[in-house]
Amino acid sequence: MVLTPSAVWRMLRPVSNPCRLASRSMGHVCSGSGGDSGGSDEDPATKGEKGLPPDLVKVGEEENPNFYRMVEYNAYKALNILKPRFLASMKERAQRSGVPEKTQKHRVEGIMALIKNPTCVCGVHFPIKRDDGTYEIIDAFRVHHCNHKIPLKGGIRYSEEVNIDEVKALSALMTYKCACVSVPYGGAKGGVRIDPSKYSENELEKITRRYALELIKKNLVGPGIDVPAPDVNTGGREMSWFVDTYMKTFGHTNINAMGCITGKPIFYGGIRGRVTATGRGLWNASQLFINNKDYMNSIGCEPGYKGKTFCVQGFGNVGSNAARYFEAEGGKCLAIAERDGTIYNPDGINVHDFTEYWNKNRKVMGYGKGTKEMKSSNDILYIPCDFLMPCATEKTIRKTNAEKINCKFIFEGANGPTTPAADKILFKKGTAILPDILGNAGGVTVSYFEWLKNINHVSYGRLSFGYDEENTRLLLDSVAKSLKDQLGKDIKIDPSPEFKKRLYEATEKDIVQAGLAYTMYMTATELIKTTKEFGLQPQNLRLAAYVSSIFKVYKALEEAGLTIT
Ligand SMILES: NC(=O)C1=CN([C@@H]2O[C@H](COP(=O)(O)OP(=O)(O)OC[C@H]3O[C@@H](n4cnc5c(N)ncnc54)[C@H](O)[C@@H]3O)[C@@H](O)[C@H]2O)C=CC1
Ligand SMILES: O=C(O)CCC(=O)C(=O)O
Repeated sequence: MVLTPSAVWRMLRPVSNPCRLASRSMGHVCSGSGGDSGGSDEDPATKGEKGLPPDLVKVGEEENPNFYRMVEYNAYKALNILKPRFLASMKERAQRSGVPEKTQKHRVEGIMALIKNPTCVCGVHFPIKRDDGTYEIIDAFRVHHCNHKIPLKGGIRYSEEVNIDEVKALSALMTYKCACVSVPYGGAKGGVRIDPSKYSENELEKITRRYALELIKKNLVGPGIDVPAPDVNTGGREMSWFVDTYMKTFGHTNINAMGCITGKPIFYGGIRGRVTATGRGLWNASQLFINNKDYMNSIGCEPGYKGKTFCVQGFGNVGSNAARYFEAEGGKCLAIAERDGTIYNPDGINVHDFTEYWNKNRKVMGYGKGTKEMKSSNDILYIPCDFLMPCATEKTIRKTNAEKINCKFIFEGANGPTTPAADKILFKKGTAILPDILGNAGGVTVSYFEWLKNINHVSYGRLSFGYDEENTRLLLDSVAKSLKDQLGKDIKIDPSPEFKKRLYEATEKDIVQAGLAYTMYMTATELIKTTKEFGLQPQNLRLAAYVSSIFKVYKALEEAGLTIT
């Protein structure tokens, strides 16, 4: 039977204490003996900082920290919190295996050091011939962060701001994100340093195909090696060029070649529901918190979306879809920010109507309809609202603007939008933050479904829809017969219109969206459980997410071993 997100949600909604759901977990919830389970006298705002190397402590104070170090700071805080547990588990192993405790300690530290650095950093520089006959050298990167699981996974970004540090940081975020939502991949990321608006379609195709070839030559991509996907300024078109290049070269004998990249168009190996997956996933994850009275009260908020106001920074793939879903739930969009500025209307902006304007004009300025215009994209951060959704780029919320942010809950659609210093300020103000590694994990979750579809060579529901339909009919007949046997009269069992729709009209998209909703709800539930288990404040979801992710990455490495010899 196909479960739609609303069905999953109905299953989950009556549970007032979501922790109870966590007994049914998708991954390994941190548990075990030993270690700090909270109750220490550490300042909750800096929990996990004690014992960090001084240079990382500094990262926690900086206005504009190095992006990679920023991710490392978050990961190391979680490692610090988990270290006593890891040592206790090693001690148990030592007792079983007879390996001395000192060696076990080295092993814990070895694993921690391994998580710290990317396993492979690749920069390529290649020429393309532009339409006007001139030549240009393009800089591009691919980073493999942690290969505790294969393949590795992460999008490809086209932007003038791309640099190796950014790609490294984004690859590390992918490791933690995949672990957070229990998607069995290591983390990777790619970037090409171009402003795509300055190139023709023909030039972009050349760049994409050549970038693909450079990675293929080095054996850095493939369905079982590393599987890229869309990110900023890339989408189905670029994914098609990439997979086509793979299939016509190295992958021409590989039956699974289609699985070398995800985010492909539907008619070229893609999956229904990937385009909207990241924004939809952000909304799915938000539901568990926003509809939970206990949680919302704990951050000084009433539950529910109806009448709540929200603001969105970045109206691309993630932001536009997230805004649409929040509005459909009854939320009121107060403001939208893009590169050219911010528009604001206290009476609300109709997201559907704005989308039509945006699709034609690619700017917020000039939309009119009673909106007030503000020059800077960051002006949106100061508008009082219930929910703020940074969905543009990294480090938009910083030490200098965090104090002026006036919202209850931040939902991170972008990767790395909040610096550690800003995090601490917001924590002290009691603002909850749904962190990127859960908030935008809907994209990689549905990419995972696409990859599974590709390597299984069958679409979701193809084998089961007919069978499920037949089973359900038999079940209804059987219920009718039992009733007749017992009551002695015919009772017509009439499926409700909703049930009939599910039975006869289910599509691949229904399965994908139900799988996405399930993943996000289960992970959100796991994080609430983690906050309680480690004595974290309810709003400290980032630390909970890192603790939960790093526990899983660590456990995989611990089981597998670290070195070949
Ligand atoms: N596309 C996906 O499936 C996923 C994307 N993400 C992250 O979400 C963020 C957005 O990605 P997409 O929506 O895919 O990219 P996109 O290219 O579709 O949209 C990004 C939008 O943000 C705008 N923007 C850029 N800088 C801005 C600024 N300073 N202020 C306001 N607007 C600005 C751009 O003009 C563009 O409209 C990125 O951080 C990306 O890494 C994360 C997970 C998956
Ligand atoms: O869909 C994917 O595989 C990765 C998307 C991505 O780049 C991200 O989550 O940041």
